[in-house]
Amino acid sequence: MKIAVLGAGAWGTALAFAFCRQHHVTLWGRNAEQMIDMQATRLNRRYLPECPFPADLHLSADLSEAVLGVDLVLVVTPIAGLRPTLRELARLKVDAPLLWACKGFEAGSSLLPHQVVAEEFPHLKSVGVLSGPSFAREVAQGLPAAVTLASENYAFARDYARELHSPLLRIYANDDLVGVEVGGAVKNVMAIATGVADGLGFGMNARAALITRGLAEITRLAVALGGSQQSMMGLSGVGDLLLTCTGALSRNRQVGLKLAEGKSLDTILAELGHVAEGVPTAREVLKMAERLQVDMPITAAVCELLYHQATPQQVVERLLGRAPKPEFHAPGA
Ligand SMILES: NC(=O)c1ccc[n+]([C@@H]2O[C@H](COP(=O)([O-])OP(=O)(O)OC[C@H]3O[C@@H](n4cnc5c(N)ncnc54)[C@H](O)[C@@H]3O)[C@@H](O)[C@H]2O)c1
Ligand SMILES: O=P(O)(O)OC[C@H](O)CO
Repeated sequence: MKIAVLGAGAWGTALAFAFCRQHHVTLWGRNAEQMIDMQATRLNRRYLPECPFPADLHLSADLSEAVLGVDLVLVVTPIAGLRPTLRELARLKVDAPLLWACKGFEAGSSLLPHQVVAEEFPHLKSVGVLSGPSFAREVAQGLPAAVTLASENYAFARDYARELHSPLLRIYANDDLVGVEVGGAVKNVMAIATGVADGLGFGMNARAALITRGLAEITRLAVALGGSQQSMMGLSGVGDLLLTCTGALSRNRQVGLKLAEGKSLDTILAELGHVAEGVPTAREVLKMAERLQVDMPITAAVCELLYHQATPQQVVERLLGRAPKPEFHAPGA
């Protein structure tokens, strides 16, 4: 297949590496200077400096050139870049099948990525998300990983999962687009919370409790939005939650660790140099939870920390001080 990967950050670069083993791949980035540097050095020095480019990876800073005659477009910008990128694709009259790999809810609209795609490309039916436990650096180093390709059009998910699948990047098909997107978005909020708890030295018991109750929270929201509980047991549910809450490479977890050190959000984001989707998404998730009357105390605590100047200690006291309740639901309820 001829594939255009749009977005030359860590994850776009890693996916381009993975797919160019079997396909003709062009990696497009919006920053022409950076793309010239990448071509000259065959390195993405800003976002993935330790991984040299495979010889057969093509690069472009010209979107119309990158998408010319492609069989698949894969958008790998942060969620904030999804809509602007789709608008450019619409302007160029691109109608190739479309996948995206951004994880989050769109800031302001609180829309999931597939809803943004539906607004910008209402007639395109071959669309879906690629999501799951996958640190860019490991994928770029050729270490094995498994992700989910989810689409409401299951035949599309099945066929493109088969096309893109490889021994090092195993791809599973799923028809639960909502569940897969919610899992991928909200695990980032839970990783911030886990980073805070670990940074405060709360120990491994507390970490396991947070991850488990985080999963309960994600599941409630996913089901309220029409997703399937089964996906929460899958790669984009518990799989990505575990990876992001415990893995040192997680940017969202690093945000939490730095919050526990008492650093301001601005300082943290400047130090990170990468996107941390859990930061803008936490606010949208909380809005959505309030609208749907879904109980999401960990998300609310993360929002207190990020946006209301609460200290980690205050937030933890409030979370631990809540009244006891049934783990699942009261018998007979
Ligand atoms: N890094 C990972 O391990 C990983 C894994 C799975 C999913 N993701 C998801 O992939 C998405 C991208 O993450 P990343 O790690 O590549 O981020 P990053 O911070 O490494 O890089 C972001 C890239 O997006 C580009 N960008 C930002 N806005 C853009 C726009 N409007 N148009 C075009 N390009 C734009 C930036 O120039 C930069 O190249 C996020 O939603 C993230 O959650 C990341
Ligand atoms: O580094 P993070 O926290 O953005 O997580 C990266 C991926 O989403 C992990 O699957």
